[in-house]
Order: sequence, then structure tokens, then C-alpha cells
Amino acid sequence: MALAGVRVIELAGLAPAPFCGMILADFGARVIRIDRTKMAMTVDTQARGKQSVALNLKSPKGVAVLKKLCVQSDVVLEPYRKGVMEKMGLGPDDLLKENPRLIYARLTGYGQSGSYAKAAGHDINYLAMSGLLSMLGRSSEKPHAPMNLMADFAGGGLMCAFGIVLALLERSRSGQGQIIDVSMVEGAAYVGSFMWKSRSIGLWNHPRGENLLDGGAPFYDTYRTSDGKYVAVGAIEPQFYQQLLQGLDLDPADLPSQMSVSDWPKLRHTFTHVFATKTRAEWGQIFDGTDACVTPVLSQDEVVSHPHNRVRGSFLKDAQGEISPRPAPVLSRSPAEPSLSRDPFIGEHTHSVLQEYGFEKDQIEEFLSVVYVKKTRKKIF
Ligand SMILES: C[C@H](CCC[C@H](C)C(=O)SCCNC(=O)CCNC(=O)[C@H](O)C(C)(C)COP(=O)(O)OP(=O)(O)OC[C@H]1O[C@@H](n2cnc3c(N)ncnc32)[C@H](O)[C@@H]1OP(=O)(O)O)[C@H]1CC[C@H]2[C@@H]3[C@H](O)C[C@@H]4C[C@H](O)CC[C@]4(C)[C@H]3C[C@H](O)[C@]12C
Repeated sequence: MALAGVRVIELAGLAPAPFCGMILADFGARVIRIDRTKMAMTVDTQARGKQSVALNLKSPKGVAVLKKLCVQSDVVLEPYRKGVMEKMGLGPDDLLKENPRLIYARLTGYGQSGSYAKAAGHDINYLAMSGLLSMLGRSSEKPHAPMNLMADFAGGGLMCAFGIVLALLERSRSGQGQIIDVSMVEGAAYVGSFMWKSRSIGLWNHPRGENLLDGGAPFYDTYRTSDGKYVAVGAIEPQFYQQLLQGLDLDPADLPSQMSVSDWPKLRHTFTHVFATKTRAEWGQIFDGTDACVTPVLSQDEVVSHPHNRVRGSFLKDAQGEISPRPAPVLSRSPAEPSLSRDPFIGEHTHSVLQEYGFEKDQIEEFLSVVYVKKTRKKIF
């Protein structure tokens, strides 16, 4: 796999860093997650392929062990507030001094500088600061965050994984490691560059929810079908829009022009009425195989069995029977091979990892006082 041989120390975080660690593990890196010794249960639901070492970083010995693991690794991935690692003597200056090849990834909400750098926050806060949240939501409604997708994952974990791969590639030429400062505000905004770069063509001139791609256009929206399900319509180009009208059995001569913005509410009313006359499956029989850009809105449970996704194997089932997306993208010669085994228990690999990293038996025994908790995840809510 592309990242085979890369050794990563992931300090246990909430969601973005665990996602980054999972991506690296899926593509072959050896990811060792450093857990707290007092955690009964991990919140890392993205732990496939990782190992877990439990260390008390409030103890100097625990810090010393972590330092030795870090300086013998390629990547350190830390998800803490600015300054926490420095407080433990594990900041970039400390670790890069001992291992100049180390790639030190710092995944935070606001980055390592700026007045918010030490402030707590979560995805919605970072998305708000990125400028994108102000553009998300239905017309005349308040801004609405798309779950914690944009900052935690797109602009956070995935952006951090991208930065780590860039730094690994650069190190293959320079032999030098470096620090990666991942700000989820900036990562989310960067993912949304199109929203800034396309202002000049007027794509976002109207208020939230009234533009072509944010729910304003009736030919770029979702519609409820007679069985209470939904279809998604993305017929932007005129040639695809014509096929949409054909499938809906609507005569263009009876309708306003596609790009008549003032008529979009009327057009949406017509589409809403027509889509409500058939089931989602019936619309699928009409539109599948056409370029009308109409697709079923599939639930998390339906995606795995949809013929298109099934043929590609787009979703996998692990040894516990849990369905989740397969890694993306698919590399032709060195594809990801995600682990299908159960997630690690907290501290499960403390002994084997410390032994492998050259710790003496008595040192290891000391850290084995932590009996790892054989607990998988339980429902929180
Ligand atoms: C996980 C589910 C999804 C959450 C997603 C959410 C929407 C997000 O946006 S996550 C992104 C959060 N932001 C960042 O990651 C940016 C960078 N990080 C930070 O800014 C901060 O870490 C922080 C704000 C996130 C947290 O600050 P905090 O003060 O807690 O910590 P830090 O300042 O970073 O310092 C870390 C301290 O910890 C010490 N440490 C670290 N490792 C060790 C160790 N091995 N041993 C000892 N000590 C260690 C370190 O030294 C630092 O100490 P100091 O402070 O002294 O320096 C979650 C969605 C719902 C959640 C559940 C729900 O809330 C109910 C339960 C609540 C309960 O309290 C916890 C369990 C829950 C089930 C909870 C579980 C999950 O959180 C959820 C499922």
C-alpha cells in the first residue's frame, strides 16, 4: 500500500484526528494511538487498523515513553489545543531536535496563531469562522451546518492527511521533516475556494438559499416522492434539463425559462407536484440510464445495496458486520486495504509496542499496570 512502512503516533482526539489516522492506516501506515489510561471507553469510532498504547501523560515517565515513541516514528499527529504538547516537553522544538525527519502534524480548530488559537471550539464554530456557514441553509432560514462534515472532516482530518502525505513526499527529496499547522477554519475555507473564486461570475449574488447551487434553483434540489422518499435533481445544463422535463412529461412551452430566477418558485411548485405523483422507485425506472441528473436520496442503510454501489464495492462490511464507506480514492496498483478486524481496546498493544520500540521488561511491566478495558463501543444517546 502507498503508505506502507510509515509509522504514525496519533494522540487520541475527538473526531478530526481519528479520521486522519484512519485514512493513514487504510492506506498502509502503522498508526499507534496514544490513549489516556483512565478512559473506560474510547470515543474513536474511526479506529480500524490502529493499535492502542495507554500512557499517563500527566506522569514524567509517561511523557518520556511517548517521546521515545515519537522520535522513532515518521509522523506525530496531535489534536490538542495550542501549547499542550509544549507543556509536556513534546513540542516540535523538542521532538524535531531528536528526530529532524519527524513530520509533526498539529490539527486544531483555529491554527497555532491568532487570537482564537487557545480557544475551545467544535466544527460549527470553525465553519462559522470560515465564512462558509453563512452560505449554508434554506432561504429565509438561519445558517445550517451540514452535520460536522465540513471542518472536522473535509477541512480537518482529510486536509491533515493531505498535508502529511505532502510532507512525506517532500521529505523523500530533502530528508527533512517539518511542522504541519492544520487550522480547520482554513481547511474548510480552502475546500470552499470555489465559493470565493466563482463570485465574479455571479454564482452567489443572491441571499442564502436563493442561488443556483444552494437550494435556490428548482432544477438543483430534492423532491419528495409519493412513498415519502426523496430524489435529488441536478439538471444544470440545458441539454440535461430538457431530459428532466421529458422524464416529468412537462412541455417546455408551458413553463418559464430555466434560468428565469424570478420564476424559480413557480417552477419548483410544478416539480414538487409532479414528483409527488410517483414513488422513488418509479422515478428511478424513468430516469435511470438518462442524463436528466436525477438520483434516489439513499439512506445510510440503502447505499450498500444500490446496484451501482454494489458493483463497485463502495461500502464495506467489517468483521463485526458494521457497514462503512470503503477508502477513497481507489489506486489501481497500490489500493488501500482497510482492516476489517475489530477496533483496538484501550491499551491493548502497550506491551507489544513498548517491547518493539526497545523498552526493557521492567519498564514495560510498570506500564502494564493499566489493565486494558475489553470494551467495545456502547450507545451514548
Ligand atoms: C467525538 C464526538 C464528535 C465530536 C465532534 C465535534 C463536533 C468536534 O468538532 S471535534 C473537534 C474539536 N476541536 C479540536 O479538535 C481542535 C483542537 N482541540 C482543541 O481545541 C481541544 O482539544 C478541545 C477544545 C477539543 C478540548 O479541550 P480540552 O481542554 O478538553 O483539551 P486540550 O486543551 O486539548 O488538552 C488536552 C489535555 O488532555 C491531556 N492529555 C492528553 N492525553 C493524555 C493522556 N494520555 N494522559 C493524560 N492526560 C492527557 C493533556 O495533557 C491536556 O491536559 P491539560 O489540559 O492539563 O493541558 C463527540 C460528540 C458527543 C460526545 C459525547 C457527549 O458529549 C456525551 C459524553 C460527554 C462526556 O464528557 C465524554 C463522553 C461523551 C460520551 C462524549 C464523547 C465524545 O466527545 C462525543 C461522542
